[in-house]
Amino acid sequence: MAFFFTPQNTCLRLRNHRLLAGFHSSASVQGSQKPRSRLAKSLQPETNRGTLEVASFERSSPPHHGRAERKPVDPSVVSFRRLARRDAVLSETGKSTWNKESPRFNKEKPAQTNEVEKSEDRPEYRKEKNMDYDASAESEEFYNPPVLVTTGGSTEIAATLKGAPGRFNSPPLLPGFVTALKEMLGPDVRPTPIQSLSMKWLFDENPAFEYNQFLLASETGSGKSIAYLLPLLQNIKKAEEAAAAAGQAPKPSSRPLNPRGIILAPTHELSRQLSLFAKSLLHDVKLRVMCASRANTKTGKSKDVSASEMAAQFDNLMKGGDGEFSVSKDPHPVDVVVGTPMKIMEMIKGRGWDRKEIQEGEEVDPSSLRRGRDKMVGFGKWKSKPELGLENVEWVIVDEADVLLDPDFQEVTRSLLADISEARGHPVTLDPFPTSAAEKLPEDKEVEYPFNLVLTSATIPSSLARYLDAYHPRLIRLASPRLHHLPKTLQTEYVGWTGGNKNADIEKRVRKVWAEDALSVATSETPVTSLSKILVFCNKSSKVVELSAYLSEKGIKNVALTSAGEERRRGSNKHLDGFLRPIRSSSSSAPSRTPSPPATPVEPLAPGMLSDPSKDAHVMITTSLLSRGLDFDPSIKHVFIVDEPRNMIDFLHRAGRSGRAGQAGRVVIFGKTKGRGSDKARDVKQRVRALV
Ligand SMILES: Nc1ncnc2c1ncn2[C@@H]1O[C@H](COP(=O)(O)OP(=O)(O)OP(=O)(O)O)[C@@H](O)[C@H]1O
Repeated sequence: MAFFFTPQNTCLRLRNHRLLAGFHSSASVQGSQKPRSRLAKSLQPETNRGTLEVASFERSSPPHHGRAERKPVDPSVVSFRRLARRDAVLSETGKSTWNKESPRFNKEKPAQTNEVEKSEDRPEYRKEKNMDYDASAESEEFYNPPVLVTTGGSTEIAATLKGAPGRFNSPPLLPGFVTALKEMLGPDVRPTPIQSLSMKWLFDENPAFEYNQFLLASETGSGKSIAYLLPLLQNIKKAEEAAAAAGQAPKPSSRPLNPRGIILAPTHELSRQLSLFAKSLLHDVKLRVMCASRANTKTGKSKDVSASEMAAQFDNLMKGGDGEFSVSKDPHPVDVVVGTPMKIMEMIKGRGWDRKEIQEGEEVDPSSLRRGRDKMVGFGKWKSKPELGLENVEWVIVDEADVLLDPDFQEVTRSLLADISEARGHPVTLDPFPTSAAEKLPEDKEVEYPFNLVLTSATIPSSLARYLDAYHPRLIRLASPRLHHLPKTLQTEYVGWTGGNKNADIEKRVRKVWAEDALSVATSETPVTSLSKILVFCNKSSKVVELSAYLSEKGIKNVALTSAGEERRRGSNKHLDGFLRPIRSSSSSAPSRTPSPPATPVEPLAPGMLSDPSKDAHVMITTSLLSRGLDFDPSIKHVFIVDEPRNMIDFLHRAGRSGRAGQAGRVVIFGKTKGRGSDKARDVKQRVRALV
């Protein structure tokens, strides 16, 4: 598979696949159709398998005839493959060899300026870096990226997306979803490009629609969750109604829970946020969504629920008691389950399924025990009964597919998919996948699952691209044109270490953010109403703890979150309160988030009335743990990257926690900008520039 991007228009090539849409809005190559232009010929697939659709757009210049003038490569345009290859180099060696090996980049050494620190106050610098820009104007591009349409307007989105819906209308959506979307996102809400594509491809209006495999790929904060939740929930609802009309009963299962949809996510935090988000779409259309981390079981109490209380309630539910759902009569007490693959495996096989049982007195080689999971356990103490039946699963969503199918995690993800296939009567073989890029890809290993599979990701690293080529050659790939770019509304800034205490440099920049906020109250036409929140990403947990202690000592209240953090065990997202975007229920009367001018001007607050960062935490410090998928509150306007990003994939996800859904944001990258060792920071800058 290879992808080529050009500055004015996107063109993609998918070797061995059918290219469905590509280089300009009206041109597409389909199946056995004969290509006319040289470009189309080069895109002609070798076989007619697979489908690719990219949100395409009007061509701004007439097509050329004959030999074209060779244009210099635009460094701001990155292809899937180039990014993936670069990432592979970075992650395999663990350091930035990419730049040093490339004479092209060594030639263009940027002038030695002490970035931002000194020059930020100069008006020419501010203008050149577009530092005083109005983000609200940019947010329109969230719906309507310039590459998609030339003049704006939903009808043109529809035209350029070739038949894809340009509105959330009923039909194709059930009226209940349209109401929920308008309540949640404002009356003028329009689908983002990836949502338009998903509405075109993933709705079961087509009589020939059988089990399909899809990839939804678009930049961070572009609305992929709605892009898969709407078709998932609507198709399940319609299937339920059709089965009821035909008097069909669900497949029998011995387990109490028999969902028809499963959503896999890499962390508990993301699972909880996704399940709450799905529930907020289901006020009118009634379906039951359950988070496998058990954080959403109702207790009727306002206080936090302990894990044991939740477990007791859950057990009650399993026995058909008077929990949230009635198991005994209802064949589908749960329609959709959301969880991490490990947690869902636990529900399928019973708690303790992956623990090796070691008998009293048995001699064990400690090196054979896997990371503390194998314990001396007595049967019945650790093991529990399986709860989840898989016979009725029709849809599986793999969110953040590049993580869940990466060489470290794919064993459990793929065994879960294989278990579902087996339970549905179509077992699939599970071969080990070559992890090294040098190993040959297996041939004829296409997997056909007996359910719809939707993979979503904001990045396609080389390992995922290889995996998809080998096992999912017929995958329908839906991509947005800004994939592998930073969101448009996200600005970048580089800050040089002063050479002294790095923690003090970070503190200084944090205080500067708040000073700018306070200044805006007096000077700006659009003053802030509370101080910005800041998300700081470190590479190591020890650094998180150290920085947190330093800032606390300096009177900056903060939340430090590492993978081993005690707060994570609670079974709720309470520890992220104030940082995650609150999920709006239909009864909420909060104002619309759809970008539109406010009806009445917001009354500016006096500087003293802004929130107090020494009392309420305005800073969250974490590692890449929270960089995936979580929808942070728009009050997080700054993401600080204080350690050199491990690779650009990681960088895109960290930076993408701000500047979401067309909101303004800024990613501040710290590095050594002067003297020995500053080439690393220059490397990073070059690479980040390619993503902007
Ligand atoms: N059509 C829309 N109009 C306005 N806001 C939207 C729209 N679709 C989604 N959003 C909002 O955009 C935000 C980001 O959406 P979402 O979390 O689904 O992004 P994502 O593409 O999954 O990002 P990531 O790759 O980081 O997981 C959410 O708050 C969501 O409510």
